[in-house]
Amino acid sequence: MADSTVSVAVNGPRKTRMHRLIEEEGIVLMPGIYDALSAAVLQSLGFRAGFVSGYAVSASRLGMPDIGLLTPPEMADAARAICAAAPNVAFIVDADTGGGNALNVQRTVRDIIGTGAAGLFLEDQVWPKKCGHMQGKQVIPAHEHAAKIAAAREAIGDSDFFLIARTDARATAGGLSDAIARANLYMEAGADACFVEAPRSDDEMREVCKRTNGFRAANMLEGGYTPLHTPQELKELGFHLIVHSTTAVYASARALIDVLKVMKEEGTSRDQLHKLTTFEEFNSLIGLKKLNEIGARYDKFQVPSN
Ligand SMILES: C[C@](O)(C(=O)O)[C@H](CC(=O)O)C(=O)O
Ligand SMILES: [Mg+2]
Repeated sequence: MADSTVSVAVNGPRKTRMHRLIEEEGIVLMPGIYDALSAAVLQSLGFRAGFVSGYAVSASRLGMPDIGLLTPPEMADAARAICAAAPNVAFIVDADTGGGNALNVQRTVRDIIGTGAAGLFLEDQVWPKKCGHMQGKQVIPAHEHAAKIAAAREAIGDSDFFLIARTDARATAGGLSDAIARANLYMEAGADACFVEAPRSDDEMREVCKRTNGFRAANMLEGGYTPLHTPQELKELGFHLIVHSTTAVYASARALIDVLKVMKEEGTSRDQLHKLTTFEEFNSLIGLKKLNEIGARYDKFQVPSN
């Protein structure tokens, strides 16, 4: 039977930024964000970690659903802007399937390490993948994904970077027990944590925690298969990382729809100012004051005379 306690020993004494966050916080809450602005909001509110969601980046960058249309270089580009906008936040990037075989995975991993991110998710779906909570998912053979995890681990080398292996097998014929067996296989292949996507009840979540090794991630998708829980409840169940992948992008869409709908009807924003950030608040969010101070240093710059 699998050891249900936290076991970093599975992967040797490696300790990354994410390992330290888990140690300090017990469970790490990672809201999903999708661009530099949403990352800046996250940082301004004091979040220490965040998730660069494939679902949300596909929606915000392409205006398209999470069905395998977003490419790895587009994701790395989004991640680079996000990490630059919120350097105090440790970001886990959704690398989907890694773009192909072991060699593609290694290239993707190196690219994402180069963005300044703290780790990534790598999943075992057949490409083109689908959002974990959509119908019709398929998975590649377990040993093939284990090879991709091993390839990712090798590409990480000594980098301060955390590898989360995701399995989507719960939705396929093998069901929960195949998903659990895969999670453990991927941990043996070198993952730092596992993520069994879309368990359908508290009992299934308990089963995942009881029977998988190492650190575990949970995804709280509003309107998805998995029951929504607080960090404390998820911690008690046995999870260590929480992804809230769609909350921010759904909140943004709601706000935009509500405000612009009224604007379409009334032709002005005059009566909706309470729904907007103020000019000052927004400029401060994206660092205007600090940038002006830096700029002013160079306005007064004089070449020292000898
Ligand atoms: C976590 C996820 O991979 C993401 O892209 O954010 C998605 C989002 C979601 O549907 O919650 C997924 O679960 O596939
Ligand atoms: Mg995704």
